Amino acid sequence: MLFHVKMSVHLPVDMNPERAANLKAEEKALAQRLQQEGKWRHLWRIAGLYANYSVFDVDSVQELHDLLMQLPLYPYMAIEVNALCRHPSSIHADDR
Ligand SMILES: O=C(O)C[C@H]1C=CC(=O)O1
Repeated sequence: MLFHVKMSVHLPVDMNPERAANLKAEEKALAQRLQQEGKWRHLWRIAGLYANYSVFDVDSVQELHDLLMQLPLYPYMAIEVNALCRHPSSIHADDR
């Protein structure tokens, strides 16, 4: 199951810089592991924003929910989710 996810990050302006750096490093490590595992299929920066558009490939809505909630930056994110399904004109066999 594919899901398009928008994540907008809003760190408190007074957050300790070391804490912020640690959270970002933990987030990066998990994001890269999930990409290697094929769960986090696309990750794009939205130009000009501390936000991304992502595509997740998961087995269930519950898996997506659990995965998003374990992101280290989750407490500081606004998240929007849209379910995707195959477009009849798509030429990509792996769109499912
Ligand atoms: O930078 C972001 O968009 C937030 C988050 C998503 C992946 C990652 O490494 O950080």
